[in-house]
Amino acid sequence: RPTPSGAAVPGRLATSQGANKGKRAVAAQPLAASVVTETPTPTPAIAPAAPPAARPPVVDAPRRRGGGRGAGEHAAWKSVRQERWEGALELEGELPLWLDGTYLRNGPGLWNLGDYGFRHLFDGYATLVRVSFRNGRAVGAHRQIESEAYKAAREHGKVCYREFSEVPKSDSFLSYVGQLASLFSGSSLTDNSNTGVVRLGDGRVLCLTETIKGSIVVDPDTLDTLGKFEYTDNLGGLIHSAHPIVTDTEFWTLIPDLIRPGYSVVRMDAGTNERRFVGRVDCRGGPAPGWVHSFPITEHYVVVPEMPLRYCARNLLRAEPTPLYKFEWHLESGSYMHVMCKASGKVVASVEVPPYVTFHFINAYEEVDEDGRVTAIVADCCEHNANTDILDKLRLQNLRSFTGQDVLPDARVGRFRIPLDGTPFGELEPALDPEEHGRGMDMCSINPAHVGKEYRYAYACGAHRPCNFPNTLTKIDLVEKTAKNWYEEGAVPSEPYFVPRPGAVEEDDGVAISMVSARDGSAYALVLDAKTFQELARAKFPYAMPYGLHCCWVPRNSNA
Ligand SMILES: CC(=O)/C=C/C=C(C)/C=C/C1=C(C)CCCC1(C)C
Ligand SMILES: CC(/C=C/C=O)=C\C=C\C=O
Ligand SMILES: [Fe+2]
Repeated sequence: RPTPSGAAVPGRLATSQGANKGKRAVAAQPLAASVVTETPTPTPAIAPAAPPAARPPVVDAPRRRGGGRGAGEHAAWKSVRQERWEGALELEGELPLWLDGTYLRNGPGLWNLGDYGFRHLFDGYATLVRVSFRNGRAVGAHRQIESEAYKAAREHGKVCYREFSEVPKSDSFLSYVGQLASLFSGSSLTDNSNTGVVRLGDGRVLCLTETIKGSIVVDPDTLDTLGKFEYTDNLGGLIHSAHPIVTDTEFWTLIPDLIRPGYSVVRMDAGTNERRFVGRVDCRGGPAPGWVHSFPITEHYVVVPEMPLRYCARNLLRAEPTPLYKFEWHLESGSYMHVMCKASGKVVASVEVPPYVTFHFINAYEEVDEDGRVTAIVADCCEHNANTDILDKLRLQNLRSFTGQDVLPDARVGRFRIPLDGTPFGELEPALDPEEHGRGMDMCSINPAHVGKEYRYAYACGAHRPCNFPNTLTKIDLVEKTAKNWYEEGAVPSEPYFVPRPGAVEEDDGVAISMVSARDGSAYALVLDAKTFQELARAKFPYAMPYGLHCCWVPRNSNA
């Protein structure tokens, strides 16, 4: 296979010229006193509850099942070694002086209870990572989110709530019946908010997962869990999209209806806790709504995807996971894209599209004709070629057993075109040749000023093959249809999160920040110049950091 232009090549910087030029090692500043210091004494992954002051740091012990911190396994898939830490980070390279604020990254960083290992990447208890930048220096921290699910697991040493694939083991038939009853009320569902972290327009920082009860407010400075985000409306629902669209003034999300297949589109004003019903989309296929991990919006419309990977109420009730966990593949049900007018709540288009599988929409925008009339919606996503295998590839056993085989399924930037003229079909095509990014594509970000609007650049994780997981960072140019790639051998980078330079005019004027779990067991926050995609600096944690998912940026004094 020919090497695509701009494709990743081994070495620290794939497309670098004079990559190390200007790099200075700022090792001088010793690590500041940790909030919780490390201990050499191994304790179980989750120790029984102790008074907060006396609680020992959490360290993994070898386990009977599920793999773990054993030699040979990549640090990205090992549980975080203690509950919390804070300290100055050793710097290599130069941070832009304008970079003034806090990068937060959420993710499932703890996959063990004592020697019991979880099954799936998405099961882990939430670990929040912080890197605060100021005056060219960086301070790092991480801390477990104190969800009810995490606290109960720590107290009882076992899974007590229904996670993505793990369910509490019932001791008796009666307790199983009790669990089923509690499932309908939602009380047995997890609140382990291990997926996203968003800064609301009013400054509150929220960690999220797919269960509504897993909306948890955190302090971005201390990483303290401040409590549940209580929705004060009576819209109900047990699950929602893991990725609301958040702007300075609003919060949009989707609430799937598993009983009468469809979705409620809801909106919440910044500064309130009250979601308001905007409209409903009825599913066109069955038997249940398609999984809506995310969705996009445009300036005037909300795009509601209905993919053949659908929620499955029966699988929710099962004690053991099915191959597709809480979901089912219904190719026969068709695949659709719906468009709702934000102002009226009316569905203005509902088209059938080719089958697709996506976790993450990248963005959407309105296509207008020369008279300024909106003729179509363009919506881009990280699309897994309508193949659900990716869910299985994210089982920890698969992630931990890379043998050099190229087993990561192909993915692409899937571009939907949804006509608004009543045509019953929409299009789905790759937005660029997937070889540009090694046929890996997920965990994306864009310049937030372009959300819902025309845009040119997306940042994501791509692939340098052979691999079993996305292992590059890629900057996609949707106009030139090219990609610039960053690759370092053995590194597992998380979502490259775009942070704009204050006052920037150009779309790619800023940096992309990614937390990287390196092969040697170290971890660092990598700061790339978003324009050139060259490394500016890396801020090194003094210990390994597991893989994590989504991020947000809290500018300094943003609440002042
Ligand atoms: C991390 C990620 O991308 C997805 C996480 C998804 C989760 C935690 C889903 C959890 C669920 C339950 C605990 C029960 C209800 C169904 C479902 C939304 C899959
Ligand atoms: C990490 C991931 C997919 C990688 C595949 O290429 C998906 C994560 C989804 C949750 O946020
Ligand atoms: Fe996600």
